[in-house]
Amino acid sequence: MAVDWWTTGWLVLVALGLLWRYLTWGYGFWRRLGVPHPAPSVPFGNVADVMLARRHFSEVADDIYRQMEGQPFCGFYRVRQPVLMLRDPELVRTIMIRDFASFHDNFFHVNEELDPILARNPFFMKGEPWKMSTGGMLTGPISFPFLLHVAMDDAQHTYQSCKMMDGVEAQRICMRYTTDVVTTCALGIKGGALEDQKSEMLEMFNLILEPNTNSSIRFMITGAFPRLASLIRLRILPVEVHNFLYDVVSRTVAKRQHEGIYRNDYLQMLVDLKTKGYLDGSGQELAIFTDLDITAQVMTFIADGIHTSSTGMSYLLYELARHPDVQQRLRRELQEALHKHGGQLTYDVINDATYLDMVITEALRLHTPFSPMEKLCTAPYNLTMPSGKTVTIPAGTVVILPTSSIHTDPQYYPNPRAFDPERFSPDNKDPHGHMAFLAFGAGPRSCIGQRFALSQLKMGVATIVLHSELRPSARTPKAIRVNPKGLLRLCRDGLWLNFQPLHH
Ligand code: HEM
Repeated sequence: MAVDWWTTGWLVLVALGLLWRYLTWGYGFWRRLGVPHPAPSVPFGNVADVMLARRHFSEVADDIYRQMEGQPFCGFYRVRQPVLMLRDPELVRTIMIRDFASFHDNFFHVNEELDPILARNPFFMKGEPWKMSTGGMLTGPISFPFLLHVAMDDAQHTYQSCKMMDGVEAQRICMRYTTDVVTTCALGIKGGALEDQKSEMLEMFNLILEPNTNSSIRFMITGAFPRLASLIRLRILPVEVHNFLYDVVSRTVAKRQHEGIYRNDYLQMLVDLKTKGYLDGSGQELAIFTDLDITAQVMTFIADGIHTSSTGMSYLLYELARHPDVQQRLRRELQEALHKHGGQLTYDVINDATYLDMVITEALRLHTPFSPMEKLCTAPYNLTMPSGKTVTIPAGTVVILPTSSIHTDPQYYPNPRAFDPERFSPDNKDPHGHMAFLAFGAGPRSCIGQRFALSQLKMGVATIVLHSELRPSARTPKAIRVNPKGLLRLCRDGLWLNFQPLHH
């Protein structure tokens, strides 16, 4: 059959035109609304480096944040999806607190049928189910003396392993520490992460928590193309992790129920809930509380509690190694508090350590573990431009809160790249700095593990600083490059430090 080159040429041109139309479809969204935005390019909009796994989303968002200086908000495109970025911390707080009713959902999408454990995590829940969720229980049952006991034990192990090695990777040490604290508090069983570096528990958590190409692709597809993800039945939690967790939890629950074992931990509270159908003192009855619900609660603790805290803790150790004066002052404060309270590292010692509070807050500001936050606008919302013009953001728009960019904006934190705990001293009344601190979010959906996180961070850091001196090693990075894979802002090159045992 003779080839009609003329017709073929036209068909190719039409196909290319349609493809171009598809790829650029929607790129007029911000222009039509009159919202300032950087020019998008085909095919990735403004996030090519994220899609090609060259940079972390927070770094690309930071470029846009700086490019749009002077604007309280701006738009950009994630591939073809229009995304609104709020640049003004006051506006951020307004939508997280006062106008929460229009922004109560996080953007991330999880398919309940495919990922029943993750779908029960309050972070991924939306609308009514979120309001009815039992996530608030997380902070309830953990008594400080119990945490203290575990943390002391584990921090001692951390110290021992540090003593044995010259130059250790702080992210790994801290991850093993928080894994042990969290698994002991959540499940009442030791993960053995510190003692046995190949603990099965740690390996399983690494499959979901460690940045890797597999999980970042799963997250990216479910985030950017939720319908496609459902169509190809893409799950976020690997099936082996689901089975492992479900198996560990249901076996432990059965053992406790059959043998009448009682422990003062989070799992016990969940077992009681399953047995009685209500939570003491809550006056609230639960319909059905299954082993899957219990696994999901435990998983929430693990997924949201281990890596966030270990990331914050490792960056703090890194800054202490680079700032011997700050480290020395912190050690002196802790030694004095120890002396005052009879030589035992207790809740009172930690409570008396104001400077410890300041250094932790400063580390979380400078190296915010989780950023940006992503919310969904659930009802049309009016925003006012600097010109006085009002624009209406339609329901369904994704809204980005670039916490790490706000935290390093000289407008709110002068000399923002410097590690300076004085910013958070009780005498420092700088209204901008404190208002702009958003490491745990704000409002009804802020981090429910904040108290727990700070407690485990304080115990871990205090024990290390009291027993060893932190110093930079030849491999300590001078500047931080964020690992492009994964949700959290981990250091790509590793936080290598030396731990020198102190002789008392
Ligand atoms: C330094 C450690 C931590 C940091 C920096 C951190 C940060 C955050 C942030 C920024 C959010 C989102 C807030 C928002 O959207 O407004 C969040 C939510 C959450 N965090 Fe944390 N977190 C930490 C530790 C923990 C721990 C230890 C747990 C559990 C034990 C936990 C459990 C949660 C949960 C369940 C949510 C979802 C709350 C909801 O949407 O209702 N976090 N966290």
